[in-house]
Amino acid sequence: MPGGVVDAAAKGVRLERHAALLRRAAGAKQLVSASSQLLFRATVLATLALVVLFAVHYPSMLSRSFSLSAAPASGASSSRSRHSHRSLLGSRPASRWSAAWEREVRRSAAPRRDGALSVLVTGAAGFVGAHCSLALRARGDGVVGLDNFNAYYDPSLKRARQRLLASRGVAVVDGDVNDAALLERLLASVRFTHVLHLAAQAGVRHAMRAPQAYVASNVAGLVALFEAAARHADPQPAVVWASSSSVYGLNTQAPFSEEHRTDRPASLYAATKKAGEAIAHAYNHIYGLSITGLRFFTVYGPWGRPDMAYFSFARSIVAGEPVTLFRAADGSDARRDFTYIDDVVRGCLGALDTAGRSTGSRSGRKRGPAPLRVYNLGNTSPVPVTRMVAILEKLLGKKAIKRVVTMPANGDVPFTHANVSHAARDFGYRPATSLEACLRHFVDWFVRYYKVDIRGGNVLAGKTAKRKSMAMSSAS
Ligand SMILES: O=C(O)[C@H]1O[C@H](OP(=O)(O)OP(=O)(O)OC[C@H]2O[C@@H](n3ccc(=O)[nH]c3=O)[C@H](O)[C@@H]2O)[C@H](O)[C@@H](O)[C@@H]1O
Repeated sequence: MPGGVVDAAAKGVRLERHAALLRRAAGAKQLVSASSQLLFRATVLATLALVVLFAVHYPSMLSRSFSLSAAPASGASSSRSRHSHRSLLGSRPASRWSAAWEREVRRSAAPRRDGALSVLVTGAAGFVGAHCSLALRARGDGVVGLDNFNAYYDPSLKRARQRLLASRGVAVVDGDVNDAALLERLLASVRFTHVLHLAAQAGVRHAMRAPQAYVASNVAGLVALFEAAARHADPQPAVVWASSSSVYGLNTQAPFSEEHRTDRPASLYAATKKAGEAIAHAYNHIYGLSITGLRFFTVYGPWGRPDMAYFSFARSIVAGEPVTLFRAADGSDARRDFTYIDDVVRGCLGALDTAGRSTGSRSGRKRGPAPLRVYNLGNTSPVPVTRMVAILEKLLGKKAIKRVVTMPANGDVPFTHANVSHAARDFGYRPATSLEACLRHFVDWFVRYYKVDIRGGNVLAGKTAKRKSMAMSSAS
């Protein structure tokens, strides 16, 4: 064969071999791709099967990671949330509350001695709520707190109170009293003997700026609480709740007695508290709920409310800012029956201890009349607001810059003065404190908490004090 022909034939054979090789490689590639697709599908199916199995066996773990949070607060959003927490199968609703949440609530509610109470304290991260929770816990009662941590005043102070309570073993659930599902759940989880209902929209003058907040908390919230206690708890707890000295409104008889008129409130705040007392009457009458209303008189002390005058004045004095003093229309100084927190705590615990039983049942039938009570918790010795400022000046070692104005028509009343004989008779309430001695306790706490440095009569506000005090509400 001529050389060129031989070369061409050899080339043809090589090309054919190469083509065959390429065909084999393509076949193998197809095989690999088909099997990897199969593997991928099998993995997806297996994962789905695992998720379904997990959802069936551990629905609560899918609903919420552990926290005592019970948000959302409103009824509408809470029912939305309940639906969104169904298990993946959709065959049974998953709980909004995990098993760990429930365990923590039960642990906190457990009494530590025979005959002790188990108390749900609403507004537990508030001023009076935090103090009462600590006192109940200290004597061995079980306590669960509930608070919505709203921003009416610096929520970081409420969080600090919550940390203090946690350090003493009291859990505070993050939630709102208007969240009916949450209240029902709490009352289903624990057989509370008592509810101390202190959650409210406080502040007399602020009511002109945010009227609806007062209706939502002090009227709707109170109804939600009474509904839950009367119709969703078995047995029904006794309820002790915070009314206010402001219900005396334009009453001029002094000292204020529970028998005096309370049908002339001077502010919307007072009107919502008065409405609460009427609502309490209805729930006691229909459902046999034991209800005690406590009319607090301008409560002050450590861990207090930054919107109240004694607290905001201390802040202003430290910051070198003016304080505005309201003078009654007749030219006299406004006076308040300032009541120290320890006395109020003793009054609250006395009211809980003597509340008597509710007589109703979940079915709505009552077995007889239940106690319905109302008490003043005041100090019985009114002090001019100007005197309160003078005491603060002395304790802080710095003069206030005073601006005196005639009391604006904003719901304020010129004086309060409590007659506490009913509370003394029924649970031995005897306030025994002077404003001078006890404002000292407040100032001691205030300078520590805000790191205010008082030296040689001078007030040196440190960085922390400035930052924190700027965050305080100026609602007064
Ligand atoms: O006892 C009560 O029923 C009420 O006590 C306080 O209300 P109030 O007595 O008005 O307490 P502050 O806001 O601390 O005012 C105390 C006094 O300081 C006066 N004041 C307040 C603010 C201000 O800038 N200047 C001023 O002179 C007021 O007129 C009042 O006489 C609480 O804020 C209410 O939540 C509570 O229900």
